[in-house]
Amino acid sequence: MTREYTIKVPASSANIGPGFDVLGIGLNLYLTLHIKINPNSTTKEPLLTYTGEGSHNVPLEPEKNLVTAVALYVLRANNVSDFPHGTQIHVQNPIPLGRGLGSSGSAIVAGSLLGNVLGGFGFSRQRCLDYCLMIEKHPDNITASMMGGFVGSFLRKLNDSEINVVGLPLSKILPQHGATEQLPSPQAPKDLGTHVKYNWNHNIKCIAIIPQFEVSTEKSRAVLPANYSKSDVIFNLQRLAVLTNAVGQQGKPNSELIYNAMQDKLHQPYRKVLIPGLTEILTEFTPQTHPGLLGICLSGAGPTILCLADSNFDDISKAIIQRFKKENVECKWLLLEPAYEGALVEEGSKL
Ligand SMILES: Nc1ncnc2c1ncn2[C@@H]1O[C@H](COP(=O)(O)OP(=O)(O)O)[C@@H](O)[C@H]1O
Ligand SMILES: N[C@@H](CCOP(=O)(O)O)C(=O)O
Repeated sequence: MTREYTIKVPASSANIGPGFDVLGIGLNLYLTLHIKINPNSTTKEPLLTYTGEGSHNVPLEPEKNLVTAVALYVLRANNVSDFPHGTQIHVQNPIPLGRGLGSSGSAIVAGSLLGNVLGGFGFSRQRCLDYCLMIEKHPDNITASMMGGFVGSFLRKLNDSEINVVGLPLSKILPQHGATEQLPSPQAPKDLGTHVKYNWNHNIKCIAIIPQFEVSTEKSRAVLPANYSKSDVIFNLQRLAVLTNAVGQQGKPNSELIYNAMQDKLHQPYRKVLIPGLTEILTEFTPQTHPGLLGICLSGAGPTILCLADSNFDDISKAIIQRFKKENVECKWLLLEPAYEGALVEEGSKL
C-alpha cells in the first residue's frame, strides 16, 4: 500500500545574544517535506524535487542533498542500505540559506525524521536528535528546530569511544556521492543532547532582518578565538541566566532587562568582520531609540539580525533596513514567532 507523510521543521534563531551554542528559538517558518512511497514501483532511485529558497543551487542527487544524505545516514546506521523503492520526496523551503536562520539545522532535522519514517524505526524525537548531533555537533539550532519553543541545550559528557564517534568528520558519517564502496555508517550514541524549554511571553515577537548575502556558519565560526578571558565568560553567563527567565515573565515585557540581558562578548564582536555595520546596529538600536524593541542580536552565525519586540514591528524593521543600506546591504524582513511545537510528522501528503 502507498504510504504518504508530511514532515514540517521550523527554522531557528540560535544564541539570542549571550547563549552561544546554547540557546535557540524554533521559528514559525517551516521547511516542509511531502513524501510518497509506492512499494509496487520498480524505481530504485528516489525522486527528489525542490521548490523555494536554494532551488537554483541545492543538489538533487540523494547522496549530495543534505536532507536525503542525512536520511540515508540514519537508514544505513540502522542496517537499511537504501531508500525504499518508489520513494518520492518534494521539499518546500522558505528558509533562506546561509543567513543564520538555521536552514542547515532544519534540513538535518528533516533528514533524520525522513530516515526514521522511511525505515519505519519508530524512533522518538530525542533519538532522532542524536543523529542530528552527529552531523551538526552544536545542539542549539537543531534542538530548537526539533523540539520547538525557546530552548537551552547541551551535549552530554562522552566517554572515550563516544568522543571518537561523535568527533568523526562528516566525510566518515554521511554517504559519499559516487564512492565505489561506502564506509559503514557509525551508530549515534544514545541521548547525546539534553534540553529544557523555557517559558515565553507570547506578546514577544521575533523580527528577522535578513541581509541579501550569505555567511556560511563554518566561516562565521572560523573567526572566533580559541580561548576567552574569564571576565568575558562571566559577562555572558550572568546575562544568559537572567535572559532565560526575563523573556518568560508574563505581562508587559521588561525591555530594559531583556535588552541588557541580550548583550554578548563571545561571538558577536568577532563576527563584525563578516557583517558590515553589525556592531553599530547592535549598539544604535535600543528600547529608548525605538519603542517596542526589547532586545537585538545576531541570529545564529549571521548575517540576519534578530529583534525581540512587542510593538512597532514595521518601524523597527524599516529603520534597521535603512541603516544596513548605508553599508550598501539590501535586506528583507519577516515577522515571526516561536514555533512552540517543534518538528511534526503527519500521515498524508500533498504529492
Ligand atoms: N533545505 C535544504 N536542502 C539542502 N541543503 C540545504 C538546505 N538548507 C540548507 N542547506 C545546506 O546548508 C547550507 C547553509 O548552511 P549554513 O552555512 O549552516 O547556514 P544556515 O545559517 O542557513 O544554517 C547551504 O548552503 C546548503 O548547503
Ligand atoms: N551557535 C551556532 C549557531 C549557528 O546557527 P545557524 O543558524 O547560523 O546555522 C553559531 O553561532 O555558530
